[in-house]
Amino acid sequence: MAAQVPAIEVPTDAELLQAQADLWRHTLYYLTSMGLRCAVKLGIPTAMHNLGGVTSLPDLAAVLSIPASKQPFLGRLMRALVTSGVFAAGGTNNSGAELFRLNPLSRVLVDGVDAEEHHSQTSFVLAGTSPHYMEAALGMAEWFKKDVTGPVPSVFEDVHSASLFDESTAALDPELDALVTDGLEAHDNLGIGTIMRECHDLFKGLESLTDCCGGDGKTARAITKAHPHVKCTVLDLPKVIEKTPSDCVVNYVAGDLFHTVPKAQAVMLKLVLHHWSDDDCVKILTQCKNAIPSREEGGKVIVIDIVVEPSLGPVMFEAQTLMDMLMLVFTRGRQRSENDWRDLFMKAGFTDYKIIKKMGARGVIEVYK
Ligand SMILES: C[S@+](CC[C@H](N)C(=O)[O-])C[C@H]1O[C@@H](n2cnc3c(N)ncnc32)[C@H](O)[C@@H]1O
Repeated sequence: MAAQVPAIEVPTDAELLQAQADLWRHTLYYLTSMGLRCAVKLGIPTAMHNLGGVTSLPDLAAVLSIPASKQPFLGRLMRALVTSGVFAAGGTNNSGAELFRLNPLSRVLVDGVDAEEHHSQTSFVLAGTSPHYMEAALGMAEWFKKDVTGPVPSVFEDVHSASLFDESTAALDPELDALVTDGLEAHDNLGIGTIMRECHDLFKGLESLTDCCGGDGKTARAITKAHPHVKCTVLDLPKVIEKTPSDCVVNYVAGDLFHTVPKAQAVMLKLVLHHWSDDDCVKILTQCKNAIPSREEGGKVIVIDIVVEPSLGPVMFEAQTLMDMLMLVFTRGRQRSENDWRDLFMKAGFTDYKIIKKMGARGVIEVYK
């Protein structure tokens, strides 16, 4: 006998209209991403900054050299980007023309400003909305249907036969590779000031620290500047360390964190583990554990990464789950909840951990052996 198909619940008229509007939103959200990409490509945030951070549409169109035939369309793009929170509405000027303002989000998309705490995030936007990223995301359904034995490749690897962050990305598309590298660096630098201000105690009394995957040493130099007593070592791959000019402040070590981590009182993994699978994280954490002394001697591993948590509210939680989807499609890693972190720490042989600070979507965790 054929299984009975359950009857479908018929929504009310109000529910149906809401469902349709919601469906428009969810189906068309990619146009928000593409509108953001378009704004970055046109240089809208930088032009607004040069205009004093607030502008009317005609002034904006003039500095961007947008032809008169396209100006009304620019207004529609700006309205959509104000609605999605990329820019802010700025009231009207004396002639009654609508004004648009930079807000904290669009300010981090201003290029060409040399200020200590300003790290333009345009490469993150351009990489994240690039054709290769879009193509990979379009391959998700096919990827789900394929069974595999052994480590599961990312959707990006499956679609492009290349892994992000290694030489194969450069072979696939050198421009994308440069954007991804720039995007990572900008991403890395964005939060350093906040960490220094909010987590002063993290480095207090520390004698030495190894920053794993510390790139060109910006984070390590910021730590040494604020805490001159901390002797900082940066570990990164030989291809990165070879290009890093040496300084007298930080010690640079070329190596692979899966094989050895330079010994120090504390080892830091800032925005590292979310790129790796659970099995790889256990290997990395085991190396870190071998590099530090006991808790009584001040030994700790400092993990700075997203801690997925619905209680942060729907907007922050959505940002966290989208960052998890980013990892699903583009890397073999994932974003983790506190329970996931605890499991990893225990599997790597640590005895205890403490989330010492929550900063936006991220947490700062101390892990002890
Ligand atoms: C996403 S991590 C950067 C994390 C950085 N600490 C931050 O705060 O954004 C990227 C860095 O990890 C380095 N890296 C990747 N695999 C590595 C490995 N096996 N050993 C050491 N460094 C590695 C890369 O060379 C790159 O500089």
